[in-house]
Amino acid sequence: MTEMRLVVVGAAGRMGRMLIRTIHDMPGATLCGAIEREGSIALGQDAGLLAGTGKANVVITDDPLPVFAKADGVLDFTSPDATVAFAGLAAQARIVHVVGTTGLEDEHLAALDAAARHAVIVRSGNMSLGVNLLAALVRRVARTLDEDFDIEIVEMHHRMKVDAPSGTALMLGEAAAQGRGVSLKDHSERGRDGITGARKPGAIGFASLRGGTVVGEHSAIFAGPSERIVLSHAAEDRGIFARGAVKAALWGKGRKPGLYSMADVLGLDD
Ligand SMILES: NC(=O)C1=CN([C@@H]2O[C@H](COP(=O)(O)OP(=O)(O)OC[C@H]3O[C@@H](n4cnc5c(N)ncnc54)[C@H](OP(=O)(O)O)[C@@H]3O)[C@@H](O)[C@H]2O)C=CC1
Ligand SMILES: O=C(O)C1=N[C@H](C(=O)O)C[C@H](O)C1
Repeated sequence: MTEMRLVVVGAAGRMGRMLIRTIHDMPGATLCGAIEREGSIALGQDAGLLAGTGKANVVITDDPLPVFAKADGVLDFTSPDATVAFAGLAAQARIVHVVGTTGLEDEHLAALDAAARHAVIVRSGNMSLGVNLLAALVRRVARTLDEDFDIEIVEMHHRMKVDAPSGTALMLGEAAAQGRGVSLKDHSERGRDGITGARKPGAIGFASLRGGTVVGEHSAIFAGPSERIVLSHAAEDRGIFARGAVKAALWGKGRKPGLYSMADVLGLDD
């Protein structure tokens, strides 16, 4: 069987380099392109040498269109505006677009919905098996417990992370809201500071910590009268996200256009 040809955008980033190493190590996929933004010092370098896998004969460029035209899929862990631009190009080229970028606002999500009419998009705030299982567990527990149990989502990430709450925290909050049969938008409590008043019944709270080199830690806390359930996940290596992303690309090849999630890829929807 021919290998799936993948492009990594944001190739010099933390996830970009990890994706290049993962494609190198995983069967079924091959690196055919690497993109960085205009002006990046990585332009012109060999992607494999940059990521530490040895020469890949793939030169990092800032011109995605000709690269996408020769690819089957693109792995995108960049920034919200860049992801929207890449979605347009991926749809034009009819290739699978795996989106790991977080911090997407409603306008970015609407643009991805539009692009998914023409191409397969797999998007998840967390591509790891463990976190997607955790989300299913959170949904399940939230379905059982009533508003006597306050739900709080706590996350910690490295000092370089630019968005909060994390994409994963929002995903877990969404799972909790689904379990409760409510909309997250109407129940979320973020950024508490000062005299906030007592907690609203039924609120889903978020707290974000930043520091050091923490890859990603998430807990969903169900705090009830005299007892507390805590469901947690700790990411120890970015390889878990990268392996999930390559798996998503392989899964998406040949599927009909649409917006899919990691739960679809992993068969976790209940
Ligand atoms: N869903 C998941 O499982 C995971 C999601 N993430 C998310 O992935 C994203 C990236 O994370 P991380 O790798 O740590 O961040 P980095 O900042 O290390 O990497 C992002 C890379 O994308 C580049 N980039 C930005 N805009 C463009 C553009 N227009 N064209 C080409 N390249 C561009 C950046 O370049 P420059 O530095 O010049 O801006 C940078 O090299 C974040 O949103 C993060 O939350 C991270 C881990 C797992
Ligand atoms: O920026 C990161 O590093 C991560 N981002 C994702 C998120 O926002 O949840 C996934 C993971 O936690 C690492």
